[in-house]
Amino acid sequence: MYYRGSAAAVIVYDITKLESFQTLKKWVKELKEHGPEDIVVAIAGNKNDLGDIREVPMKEAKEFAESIAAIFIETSARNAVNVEELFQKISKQIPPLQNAEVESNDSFKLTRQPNPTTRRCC
Ligand SMILES: Nc1nc2c(ncn2[C@@H]2O[C@H](COP(=O)(O)OP(=O)(O)OP(=O)(O)O)[C@@H](O)[C@H]2O)c(=O)[nH]1
Repeated sequence: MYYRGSAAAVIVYDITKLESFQTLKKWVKELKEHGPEDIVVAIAGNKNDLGDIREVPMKEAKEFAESIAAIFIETSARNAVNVEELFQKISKQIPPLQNAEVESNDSFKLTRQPNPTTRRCC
């Protein structure tokens, strides 16, 4: 997981694999211990089109997410269900950058190069 300087992290588990949910908890611990303090965490229970072979109850996952103040949503990457909603929820929680942050964000403005024909020789 690469999270240095990240504003948000999406941790995905497979609702049909309990083991993936246990692994997710380890990633959450790692993030809380070493990640940015104000990072927005989103938990996505993927493959919710496979509800008939579900191993992770939605209630359990939702309660866990609430306990760590994370966004929670079940998705289906296969059926494109709730994927956009996931990113919308995240974008609503990321605070807008202050002007000072924008300027000191290792970024630079792209400006037009001076027209070479206007350059004068000394
Ligand atoms: N039914 C269903 N299958 C999915 C969904 N998302 C991914 N898959 C399938 O799950 C398999 C693994 O998908 P990957 O994108 O490789 O995910 P991964 O986390 O790298 O792999 P796994 O740990 O094996 O799940 C592929 O066969 C995908 O088609 C989903 O929402 N629903």
